[in-house]
Amino acid sequence: MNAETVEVHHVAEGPPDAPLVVLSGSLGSTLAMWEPQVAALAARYRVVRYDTRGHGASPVPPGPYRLADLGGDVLRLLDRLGTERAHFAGVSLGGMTGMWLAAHAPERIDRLALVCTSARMRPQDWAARAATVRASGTAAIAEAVVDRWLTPGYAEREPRTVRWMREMVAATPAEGYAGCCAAIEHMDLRGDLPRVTAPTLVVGGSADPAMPPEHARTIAAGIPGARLRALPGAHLASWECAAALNDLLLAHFGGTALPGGAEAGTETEEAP
Ligand SMILES: O=C(O)CC1=CCC(=O)O1
Repeated sequence: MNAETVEVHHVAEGPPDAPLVVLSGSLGSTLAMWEPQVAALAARYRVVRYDTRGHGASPVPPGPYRLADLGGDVLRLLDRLGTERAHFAGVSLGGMTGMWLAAHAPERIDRLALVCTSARMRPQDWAARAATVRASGTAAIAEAVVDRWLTPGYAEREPRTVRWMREMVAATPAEGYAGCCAAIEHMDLRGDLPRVTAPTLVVGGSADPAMPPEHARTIAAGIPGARLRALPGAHLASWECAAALNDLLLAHFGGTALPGGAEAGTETEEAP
């Protein structure tokens, strides 16, 4: 175990002896971003969601962080839970953590779901975002971040959700946020993808301005046998298209055919 790992804050719901599903969130979010998934998943699984280091109620060690740190925190969480293996779903930064885990600790990951995420992003963007946050705080970027999370129509219909999400981003410690920006800056998971043996579902948001659909296609093309789906949402398709994502996750973790009968590598659009 890496001595640099931290004990992340987590919440566990669902039957204690059911198979475990770990949920890992996006940059700037807390475990509350998984609210739309919990009831559906906890009917069949022990659902463990956690705050990424530097976020929510988890420790905020000095940055920069690396994906290995974020992945190590999850391995420590699994150890604390006394669990050898778990299913894992991650949105965005959470998906990056999931790819790292599946490639570097394959014996710990059962089935993997990667939502609105990327194997490689433009490093200079993340160095710049970390600098902004260190200079001006997370409140300075909260509005722009949430503009990418939701489609404009949904945001217009749900102003309270928009306000709550902005507050969540703005409440994220600058050091924690910037530390995670560095993990993305230095990330290149493309070479790891062929080593992933966990059955994998890749879900992109067809209106995701942060990680447009080609990011999902690259991941699905790199992971042997991965199944690819698109949802008509922006970066937080897990929120806006929750019912469709929940159906996909339940089918994937249950090892059954995906709704709509997609084959490996097939991309079909789900209803929101
Ligand atoms: O904040 C963004 O622009 C999108 C994003 C990248 C990693 C993550 O978790 O969210």
